[in-house]
Formats: sequence, structure tokens, C-alpha cells
Amino acid sequence: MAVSGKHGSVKGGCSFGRAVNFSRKYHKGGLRVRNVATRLPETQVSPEKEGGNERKLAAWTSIRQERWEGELAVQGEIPLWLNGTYLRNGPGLWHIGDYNFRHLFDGYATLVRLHFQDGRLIAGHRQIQSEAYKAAIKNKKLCYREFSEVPKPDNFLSYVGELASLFSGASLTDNANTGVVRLGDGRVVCLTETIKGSIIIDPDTLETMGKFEYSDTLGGLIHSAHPIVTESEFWTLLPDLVKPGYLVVRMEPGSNERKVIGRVNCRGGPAPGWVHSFPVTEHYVVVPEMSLRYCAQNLLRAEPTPLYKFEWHPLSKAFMHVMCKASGKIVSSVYHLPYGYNFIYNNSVFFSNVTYFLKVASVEVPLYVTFHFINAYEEKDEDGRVTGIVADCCEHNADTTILDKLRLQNLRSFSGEDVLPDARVGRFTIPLDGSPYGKLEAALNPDEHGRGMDMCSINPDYLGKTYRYAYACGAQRPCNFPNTLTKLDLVEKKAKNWFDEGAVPSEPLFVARPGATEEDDGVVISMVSDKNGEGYALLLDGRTFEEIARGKFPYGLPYGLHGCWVPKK
Ligand SMILES: CC(=O)/C=C/C=C(C)/C=C/C1=C(C)CCCC1(C)C
Ligand SMILES: CC(/C=C/C=O)=C\C=C\C=O
Ligand SMILES: [Fe+2]
Repeated sequence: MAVSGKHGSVKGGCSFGRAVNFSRKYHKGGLRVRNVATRLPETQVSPEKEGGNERKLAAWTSIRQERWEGELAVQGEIPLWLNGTYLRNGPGLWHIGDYNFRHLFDGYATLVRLHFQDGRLIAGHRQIQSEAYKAAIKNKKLCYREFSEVPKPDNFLSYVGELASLFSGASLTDNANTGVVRLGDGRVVCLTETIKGSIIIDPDTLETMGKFEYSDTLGGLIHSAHPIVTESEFWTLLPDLVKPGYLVVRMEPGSNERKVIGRVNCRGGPAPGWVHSFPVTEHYVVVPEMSLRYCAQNLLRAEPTPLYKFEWHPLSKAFMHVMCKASGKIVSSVYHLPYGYNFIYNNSVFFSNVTYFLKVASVEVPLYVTFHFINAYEEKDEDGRVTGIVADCCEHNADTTILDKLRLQNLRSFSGEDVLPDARVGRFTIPLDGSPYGKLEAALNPDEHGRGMDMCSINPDYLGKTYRYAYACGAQRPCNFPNTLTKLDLVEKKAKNWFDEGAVPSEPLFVARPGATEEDDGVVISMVSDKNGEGYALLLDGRTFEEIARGKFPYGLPYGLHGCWVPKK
């Protein structure tokens, strides 16, 4: 299979780095394609030496050039209804010159784009021009604090200026390498866990447009990497490391102002639990309090600890808090609140300004470790009253070692030994009747998906509602990283797995067919790094989970984390 377009020698328009390959416009069947390739700046071209990976998986190798765009030849048939753009973000550049980063999450953000139009597929990638990336290129050294990397004092002190920057957050990265979301107003924002790492991009050109500036005065340095975003809602959590707790905030489409809907005080531990993600139901925001907690000392340390910026506090226990979206209130039982009723909970005084039933809860749950919640929904009795909440996540059997397994050296040195820790679909059941405990069980037998489980998506129409299907990465063992795509049927408790030996697929994203009435009527998009060091975009049928099309990239792309769908305008 060939990639259309030839490499020429016209200069591209990148602000730095030599534009070496080609920049060519052509018009084919009404679709304008701009073939562009730009090499990375010279400081970036030396390959990572760490790990000695025999298989040369592109997944764990830095992107080979700053940007590229071109049409992919397609094997199979892309459904004609699939019109729009799939965007995927992730850490794609893991070295500065010959200095190699340690951890998967440290890499500078690479955005990849698959544009589907009338059965054709145009692909492209481009580095996000964060301050952290630009400073590293300019100064040929790390200038900001990444997930595990910390600049040498002389680097960042000379770059940023003063020690106080450590406390003000000035030395924190804005490397938006985790996800990409399309807001209800159409703006597309790349995100990471630092608030300053919220960057607006153009989904057509992948150009960095500028910072997403929050116009409120909430301050803070970190937030959840995974806000909940729909056409009308944007929810996120702001952990409070000073007075351990979380602010639950909401932002309206068209606005840059987050409004505080409520606050949850932590029930255990010296600091809030890590909230990489959280789930919502139709009426509630679920705030997880994991015993893997942020650690202020580790935030300031120069050398990484086994749990990086976090600490495991099993004695502090784990909790799930449920907050009413409308009222922002958390209580431990069901109350009927008349207008003007004051009550005290968690050392705070609450005032009811409307008459309603509060059905919210804060329960202790078994210890767990998760990056990603999958979905949540409300359970009701025959009279339609909400009796409990079910929340599903990719759960790593309360084993924090998964974080260290994601070190690049581990990912690059697969020797055939099975080293991926077991994971499952962890299903929390949270009672809303005042009971103090919630349950955590596997939603299906983890052997169904090879006891690997992460990077999941659902049909977005089912967000917060009773649902049946989820799409994720599972495992065919032996492996050191999830290596299958798996369709989970949470009703039949079965999984259907897709596997390409030696390959690493990235998070499957479900796109519903317009007019579909069945939950799984649509396609699943993924990008795969194959064992030959190459890679391809993959389309699976949502129902059968069989391959319907693939398009080979001109060269293998690094692993990516999370994506979104931007429908045709
Ligand atoms: C890629 C991914 O899944 C997670 C990325 C997390 C990052 C980049 C976290 C960064 C952080 C800092 C740079 C300092 C403050 C703490 C913390 C949020 C861990
Ligand atoms: C790659 C990953 C988490 C990414 C965070 O956004 C987790 C992989 C877990 C393996 O089982
Ligand atoms: Fe994530």
C-alpha cells in the first residue's frame, strides 16, 4: 500500500526547524490536500538509546519529524457516512538532543489527525507549540517540570528566573500531551493535568492557536486531565492540596469562566487522591477519592520517586463522593430539604435555596487504582426514584506498580515475558440510602479481555446513562502493555478481541452512525503501531468488531493517548 503524494523540496511554513521534505497542494475529487512534511529541529533528531528494543516499535520512539500531512491509500471501505475528523493527542517526543526522558507521560505533545471525507482518508500530525516544547528546542534543554522530569536548577532558574516560580507554578509544564476535546462551542482544546497546559488548536491544520485562558479567579495549578465535555456541559475537578478536597466546577459553552458548583472535602489522607478522570451520571458528578494521593514533597523533589508525584496511603482508605449537579451538595443520606433549610456536613454549613430531595452520598469503598473511569449511571426503583449509582473504571487491582510499568525503558524492553499487571473493569455500586459503604467488583470476568484493561471509550450518547458496550485496550499475553482492542458487552459479560501480533493499538474511539438506534451501530477508530516499526489507522465495525478498513501511514507514529471526534461542519 502506498502513500499518495511525492516528496519534493519546497519549504514548509514551520516557525523553526528546517523545512526539508515537501509542501505541495493538490486537488483531487474536490478534496484539497496539502502534503506537508517538516523535519524536527536538529536537537531532536538523535534517536532514543534507552531500552534496546529489538522490535523497534514506533510506539515508544519519538516522532521523526515536526509535521506531516498526506492522503493514505485505503484497504477496505470507509463508510460514506463517516465525515469528520478524528484527533488524537499524546506524548510523541521523548528526548532533547541525546537526553532521553524516563516516562511515557513526559513526552512533548504530538497531535495526529485522521480526516474522513467521502470514503477517503487524509492523515497528518504536528507538534503542539507549548511554551515547554518551544523552550526545550530553543535552549536545547528541559526548562519546565514535566510528569517525571525536572530541569536542573541552573536550567530552570536561569530560564524562569527565581525559586519562587516553583511554588507559583511558573516552572510547571504547559505540555498539553494527554487529551483533546471539542467544546460545545466548537473550540478544540488540548489538555494535560496542569491548568496552564490548556491549548487551543485548529483541527484542520493542527496549528497551535494559543492558550485557553480561564477568565475566572479560581487559580490553582492542576485539574483533572479528563473533563466531561458534551454539547452543553463541561465539568472538571480542581484538587485542593492545601485544604484537602476538590472543587467541582462547570463551564458553559462559549465561556472561559469556570463556576464552582460545589466542594468535596477529603475524608482521608494528607492530600486529595489523584483525579486523572472522574465520571458523571445524568444528575450527579461522582468525585473519586483514591488512596493514591498527590504528594506536595514529591512535587518539589528533583528525582522521581517510585510513584512520581504521588503517594500510596492505604490506611487513609478510599471513598466515592456523589454530588448533585443542580445543587452542588454532598450529604451522607437522603433528605427532604425545604426552602431555607440549613444543615451541617463535613464542617461546612449548607443552605437549601429550593425545595428538593437531596439524594447524594459519600461512601467508603475498597482500595482501588484507576486512571480512567468509563461511565456511570443511576439505578432507580419501580417508582423511578434513584436508589444508587453504578460507576465503572479501568481498575488495576489496587496495584500502583502500573505507573512504573509505563516507564519508557520498560515499554521498550519487551523480552517475551508477561509483565503487564492484571486489570479489570472495576464496577462501583454506590448506595444512596445513607449506607456508609459502597461495593467494588469486576463487571465481567477479566479473562474475557486477557486481564489487561485501559484506554476506554463508549458511545457518547450513553454518557451518564445505562449502557451496555465499552471499547478499550485489553491484553493477549504475554505482553508488557495492552495489545488488543476489546469490545466489552457489560450485559452479556463477554468481550470480543481484535489482535495483530506484536502490535500496539491506541485507545479505540466509537463514532455512531448518523440515525443509529442501536448503541453499537457505528465504527471504532484506532491507530496501530505494528511489529515492523510501521503503523496504520484502523476502522472496526462497532457491531461485529471486524476490520472494515485501514490506511497505512508513511512511517510508524508514536503511541498516543486520547482522542475526540470533530464532525464535519
Ligand atoms: C499523560 C498523562 O496521562 C498524564 C500526565 C500527567 C502530567 C503531565 C502531570 C503533571 C504534573 C506536573 C507536571 C506537576 C504537578 C503534578 C502533576 C499533575 C502530576
Ligand atoms: C497508557 C495508560 C494511561 C494513560 C493516561 O492517560 C495506561 C495504561 C495502562 C495499562 O494497562
Ligand atoms: Fe488519560
